[in-house]
This record gives sequence, structure tokens and C-alpha cells, in this order.
Amino acid sequence: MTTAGTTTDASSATTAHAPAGAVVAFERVTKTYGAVKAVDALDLDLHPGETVALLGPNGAGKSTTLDLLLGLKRPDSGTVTLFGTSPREAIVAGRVGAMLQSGGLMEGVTVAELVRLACDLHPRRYPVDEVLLRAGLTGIADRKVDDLSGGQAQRVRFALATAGDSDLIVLDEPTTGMDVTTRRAFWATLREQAEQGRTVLFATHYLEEADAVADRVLVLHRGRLLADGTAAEIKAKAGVRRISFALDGDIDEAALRALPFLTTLDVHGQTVRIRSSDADATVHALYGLGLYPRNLEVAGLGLEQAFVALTEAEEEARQW
Ligand SMILES: Nc1ncnc2c1ncn2[C@@H]1O[C@H](COP(=O)(O)OP(=O)(O)OP(=O)(O)O)[C@@H](O)[C@H]1O
Repeated sequence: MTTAGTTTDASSATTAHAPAGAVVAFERVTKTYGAVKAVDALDLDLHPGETVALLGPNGAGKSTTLDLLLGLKRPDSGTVTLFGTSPREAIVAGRVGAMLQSGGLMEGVTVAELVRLACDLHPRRYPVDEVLLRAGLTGIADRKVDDLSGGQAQRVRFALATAGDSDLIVLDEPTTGMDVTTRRAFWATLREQAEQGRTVLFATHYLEEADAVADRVLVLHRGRLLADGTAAEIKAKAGVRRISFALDGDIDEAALRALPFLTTLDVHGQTVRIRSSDADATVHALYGLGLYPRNLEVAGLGLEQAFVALTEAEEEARQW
């Protein structure tokens, strides 16, 4: 890992950001706003080199978690440390680059001027041209920040977050407002950053991005971690599988509805779609009914469906 403040121009250094020890550590962190527990006794470690997606429905506490991580908010109780120090110390040392959802951009300056300012302020700055190029801003470097589209403004925020050689990059819903092409280019760039050993944490509502980019997914719900694992593990944790098949002749829906472990049933013409919490047992019972399903397919849920299943199950459990 680079040591804070040892390099003033990181452009020529191929930095190995691959050390031991937690990059981020939350210990029993709680943050309340009046009666709302935005973050509830959260324990969380992020490790060097991980690309981590933070998912959760609206109001789950994602932005508050990122604000606490960056020292923009103070916990009511518990501790947040970055690289074993306070968030403030880590940021002053240039170890953290952040792209926030709400951050307004300075008005009246050009893209290049704003990026230059961010580079100048970073203890381990990159050359301005390199930062502009990486963020896809070279062609609009002379444009006033006030005149940018939403997607272009997001790219400027990304440039500000990557103006220096930080070990941790934190992004709050980074691709909001970006079109598909820009979004693809953005993730390709971010992947390069991660491949150099940086730790990346991003909050998103785009579950396909989490699925494609993150090697670890955190599902936050009411300020608590509902799931923490790879996208595949999260899908498996939802525990539900999709079964689809076709049946010839009249379909006895009542008999299908009585199949064990069935959670939903959908019959369209001769096609039957079932969700089951134990697909093996459900399919076994299907044959037990003397039926001969054709084109039988059993599949796991997508991340999006797993996310919905997990958060809905949690809501139902709370209502009991
Ligand atoms: N400054 C504040 N004052 C009062 N309540 C707040 C404040 N900031 C956040 N909250 C509440 O805390 C909870 C968590 O909010 P937060 O913005 O962290 O969620 P989020 O997961 O980022 O949501 P979204 O996906 O909508 O951006 C919500 O119930 C929100 O209304």
C-alpha cells in the first residue's frame, strides 16, 4: 500500500494497493434522526481490493452509511475507522476519493479548472489531463460546469473522486443520469481502478450493475445488514427458485397450488410457472401427481428478484 503523503505526483507510479488490515471498519455504529434509526448497530469490515456494492430500498440507510464513513456525519454510538485512523485523517492523507449524490459543483468555472483544483488539493495528485481523459471529459474540458448535462456532471464528480491516487473510492449512486454507453465506459474505468488494488464501495439502485461489477454485495434494510456475500450467495440466500414447464390437457390448478414448498403459481395456457423454496421437493411431488411436465426448467432468482424477496420477507417478519 502506498503510504499517505509520500508521493506528490502519482502519475508515474504503478501503485500496489494491496495491503493487510481493514480498509473500513464499522463497529456497532448507530445513527438516529429523531425516531428514525437510519443506521442500526452496524458492524462492517471492508477489505483491501474489494469492489463492494451497497444495495437497499429507499431509506435503507445507504447514504447515511457513506456519510458516516466519510466523516460527514458522526455516529451516535460506535466507531468508524478508515485504515485504522479516523475518516478525517484518512481523507486529509488523500487515501479516500468520494463521489457523492448530492454534491453540488462549483459554478462559473470550466470543467478543466474544477478538475485542476481537485488535483491541486490532492496529496497524491494525478496530472489534470490524465484525470480528464479517464473520466471521458477531454472533449468538454473548456465547457462551463453550469452548462453540463446530468450525465456529464456525474462524470465531473467521478473525475473529482479520482483526481489523486486514493486507496479507497466511495461512490453514492454514481451512474444516475448516465446513458447506457457512458455507464458502460464508467464501469470499465472503475474496474481498472479496482484492478490496481483499490477498494471500491458504491451504493446503487441498479442491481444489474451490482451483479456485474461487485465481488461483494451488501443488502442494507432499515439500517441493518440483511445480507453480505457474493451476488451468487445473495441469490441463494433468498432461497427461492423458479420452476417452469408445460403440461398437456386440462390443468388442475388446485392440485398444483397444493404442491409442497410452492410460494407462487402462475398458469398461462399450457405453461406453468412456480416459485418454490425447495425446488427438489416440489418437482418430486409434481411427478408424484402423475403429471408429465415438458420443457422443465429450474433456475435461481436474478439478483433483483432475490433482493425483492429478501427485503419483502424481512418486512413480513417485522409485521408478526
Ligand atoms: N437529515 C435527516 N433528517 C432526518 N431524517 C433523515 C435525514 N437523513 C436521512 N434521514 C432518514 O434516515 C433514513 C435513511 O436515509 P438514507 O438517505 O441514508 O437512506 P438511503 O438508503 O440512502 O435512501 P435512498 O435510496 O432513497 O437514497 C430514512 O428514513 C431517511 O428519511
